[in-house]
Amino acid sequence: MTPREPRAIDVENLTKIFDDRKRGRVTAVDALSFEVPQGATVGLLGGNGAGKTTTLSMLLGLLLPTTGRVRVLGVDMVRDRHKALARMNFSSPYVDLPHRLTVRENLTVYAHLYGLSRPAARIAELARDLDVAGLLERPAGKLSAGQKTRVALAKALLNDPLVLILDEPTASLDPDTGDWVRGYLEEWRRRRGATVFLASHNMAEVERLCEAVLIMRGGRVHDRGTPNDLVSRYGRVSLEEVFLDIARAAPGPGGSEASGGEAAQRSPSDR
Ligand SMILES: Nc1ncnc2c1ncn2[C@@H]1O[C@H](COP(=O)(O)OP(=O)(O)OP(=O)(O)O)[C@@H](O)[C@H]1O
Repeated sequence: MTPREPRAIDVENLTKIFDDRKRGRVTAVDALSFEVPQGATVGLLGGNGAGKTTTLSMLLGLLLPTTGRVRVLGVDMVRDRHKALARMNFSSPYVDLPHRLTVRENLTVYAHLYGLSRPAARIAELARDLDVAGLLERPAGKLSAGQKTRVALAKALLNDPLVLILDEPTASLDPDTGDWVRGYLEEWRRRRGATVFLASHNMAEVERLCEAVLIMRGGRVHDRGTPNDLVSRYGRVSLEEVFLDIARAAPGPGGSEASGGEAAQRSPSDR
């Protein structure tokens, strides 16, 4: 990662504090900094509550940061997100499409929102590619979890985004379909030259797809590197074991990551 490479995503000192009625101030994301070069696939790992979804929401401009800066394709997502949104997309199994609309109606609405010139042709192409052609006339609310995941991916690829943000892209898919979808995403990204930023709990998926990984804990980047680099630094055989080491390590004093976060600060060029 050289400083001269154009950055698809550039996050600097990003912090999000929620005012929670029961818990008081909750620092979900704490002075997070990272960048993703154009054309890279980078994974965001972390246990439950580590701050992944909050980070993705700020990347998409859906949540305002408390402090810090987030740029996607050079656009400040707080001030000008409309300038980047047409060139981005997002898929998450946790965000439902309107239930009563059929899959075709849903995809058509989004195709118009993205201003596609030939929506029907693009929908037919993606329906074929993602094997959802047989689902097009079904209400979105009546799909199985795995079918919803594939439809959500079709929605996310409608505008052939330059930056694709994925939350658990293969959740609910059986191993065979999951493997096929990962292959499809790899091929699509290569062809498009797109940047993919994905949060996942599936370590094998991250090892296969991602050239770099950020591991979050307590709202901070606890460590980062290539999957191979992390595996060898921790003296492990898989990313899953690295993840378990980090998840099970005691937090710093006061329960914060202050003393333990950024284990990878040894390499400033890695930022
Ligand atoms: N709207 C909110 N109000 C208050 N606290 C919140 C809110 N959203 C998230 N949090 C808190 O912020 C922290 C980070 O949550 P976040 O959803 O970003 O984690 P995550 O890494 O995506 O977790 P998971 O893997 O379980 O989805 C958690 O402590 C969570 O309870």
